Amino acid sequence: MHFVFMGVSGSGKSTVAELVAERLSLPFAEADEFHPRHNTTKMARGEPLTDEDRGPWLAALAQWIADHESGGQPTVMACSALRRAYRQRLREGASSVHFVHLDGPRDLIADRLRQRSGHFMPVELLDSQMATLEPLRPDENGTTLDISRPVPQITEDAVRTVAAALGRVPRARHRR
Ligand SMILES: Nc1ncnc2c1ncn2[C@@H]1O[C@H](COP(=O)(O)OP(=O)(O)OP(=O)(O)O)[C@@H](O)[C@H]1O
Ligand SMILES: O=C(O)[C@H](O)[C@@H](O)[C@H](O)[C@H](O)CO
Repeated sequence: MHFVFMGVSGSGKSTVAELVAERLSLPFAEADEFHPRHNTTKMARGEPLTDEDRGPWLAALAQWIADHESGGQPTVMACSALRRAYRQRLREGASSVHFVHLDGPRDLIADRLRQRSGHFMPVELLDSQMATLEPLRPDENGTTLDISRPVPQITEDAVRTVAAALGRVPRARHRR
């Protein structure tokens, strides 16, 4: 069983997915790190990727999932997975992939992107990300979470979703 946290740039995939992986001690992949340099420089210039640009990237991500699947290891990934066809590509890596869509209003996401620093992705690409996004359909194995809440709340919901799917009881959150 593999969990892909999906959504447009700035929806909080990396933030939440990494926390979930840590809480449940699962291997984590950041899909941004699998982009060929050509893709990241293109996005940094403010140009959206095409299906063609995303092809080899999705293949590498499906391979990462497949490698863990063959070792019987559940995983967590942060990956935009905007279109249904991209999610189908990721599913080719394993028998069971559960998508967690981090969903919220454009203006909230734009504000978060404007406040974020040190990332190659410009806020100017948000509209193209939203236009490309195909939300989960009922026949897709997935869950949608509302991102207009604080990170700890979203993370709690996500940990519960993932733990339940794995038949695990999550450890209590460490409080400081
Ligand atoms: N629920 C939240 N409340 C407030 N800020 C948040 C929340 N989730 C994420 N953020 C902040 O919003 C910004 C975008 O989050 P993050 O980088 O995790 O998004 P992402 O979907 O991985 O984006 P990208 O695909 O561009 O890498 C970050 O600065 C992060 O700290
Ligand atoms: O498919 C895409 O357009 C890309 O994966 C983007 O979504 C970015 O990689 C990411 O969101 C920016 O960090």
